[in-house]
Amino acid sequence: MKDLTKLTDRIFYVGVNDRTKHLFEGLWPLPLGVSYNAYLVCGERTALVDTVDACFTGRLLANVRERLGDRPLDYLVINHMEPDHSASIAAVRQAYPAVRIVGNAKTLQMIEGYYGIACGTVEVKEGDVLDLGGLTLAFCMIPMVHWPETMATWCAEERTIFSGDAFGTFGALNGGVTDEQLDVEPFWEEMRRYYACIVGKYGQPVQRALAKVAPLDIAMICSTHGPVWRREIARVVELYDKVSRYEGEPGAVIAYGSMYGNTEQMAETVARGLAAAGVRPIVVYNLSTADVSQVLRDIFRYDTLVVGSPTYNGQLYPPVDALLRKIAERCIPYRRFACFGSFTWAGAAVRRMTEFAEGMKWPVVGAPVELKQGYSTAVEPACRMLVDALVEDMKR
Ligand SMILES: Cc1cc2nc3c(=O)[nH]c(=O)nc-3n(C[C@H](O)[C@H](O)[C@H](O)COP(=O)(O)O)c2cc1C
Repeated sequence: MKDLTKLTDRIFYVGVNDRTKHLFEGLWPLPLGVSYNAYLVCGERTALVDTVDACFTGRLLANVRERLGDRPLDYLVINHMEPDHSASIAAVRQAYPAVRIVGNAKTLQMIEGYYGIACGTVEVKEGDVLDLGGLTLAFCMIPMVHWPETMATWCAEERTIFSGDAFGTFGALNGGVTDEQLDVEPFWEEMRRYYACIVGKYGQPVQRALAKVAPLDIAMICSTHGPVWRREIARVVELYDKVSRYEGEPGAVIAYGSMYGNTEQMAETVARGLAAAGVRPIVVYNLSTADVSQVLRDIFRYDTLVVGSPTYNGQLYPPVDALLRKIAERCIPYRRFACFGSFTWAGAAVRRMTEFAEGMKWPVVGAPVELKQGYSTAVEPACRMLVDALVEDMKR
């Protein structure tokens, strides 16, 4: 049988799939699972690059043992300290007491703080090279992608970058490991969703990291989540470049909240108007039922966002409020933005959405539509004017 975990003669996949966890970080659904990737690099000396989530420590150690046999593990390189990658550090040290743990100063401080390990470590800085004998590992700091200690590790001889969470995606690895061995189609949407939810706040650090790795002649990207990329490197880098520039492509997201259907009816009217004007694609989300990770994914993807909310206890309807907070946290520099809202006795939703846009420094397109009490055709001219203003702005 072909050995799919042998990536090259000297680099081996020893990661695991997680199809058990429902929510990544306790927040983001995992309908296709997720993989925690770790890699063995074998020169005259051996190095394990990153570890896996605590639930899969045993599997990781078995994978490493199977591959190394009686050989010692000389180094454990830690690119990223988030526990889905670092939680097995202590177990690796227990299994291989002589292993030296390699990380930058921030990483080593975190290893001590999380796992109480302070000895047998090697501190590395930008550009330092670890000689494995016939193979080298060079370290490149990529802070805030997406923790401050994050670094990438470059193996020049194999033209391979171990990129941490950069270029990562949700989705377990179904049989294959590399993009040549897998159906990669489901991963593109999952990569956008992963980026929007996990890394989305850190567009500038991702841009700086991309600039750093640009001169490298990369033959293989070994990220900590998702396929090992070989054939699709250009597409992966292009996608990460695009999303980290917050560049929206033509298309509209309409995200609304509604308890009794009146705000929802306005959302339908606005969506119908945009569709009649030829806007494509249009994605409409009821925020009470939508998976917010998909909403964020599409807000990162498309250039237009229209939000609708009832007034609720003098505030925004809570799911709308929650979405707007998530958008604000991610510092998205620009989206074409319009809004509509409803109330019964004292409206606040439209005012709050307008304040949100001001806070984001997004100009509000058109006059926000504010519905008092029940939906009727009387509100439709205002909705049409909102649509006209959006369509006019799209033409610019
Ligand atoms: C718990 C609750 C709190 C509300 N608070 C306000 C309010 O502070 N001011 C107001 O004018 N209307 C308030 N309303 C009325 C809603 O804004 C109104 O029912 C809603 O805008 C109708 O839109 P919908 O049919 O899309 O749910 C409240 C309704 C509920 C159920």
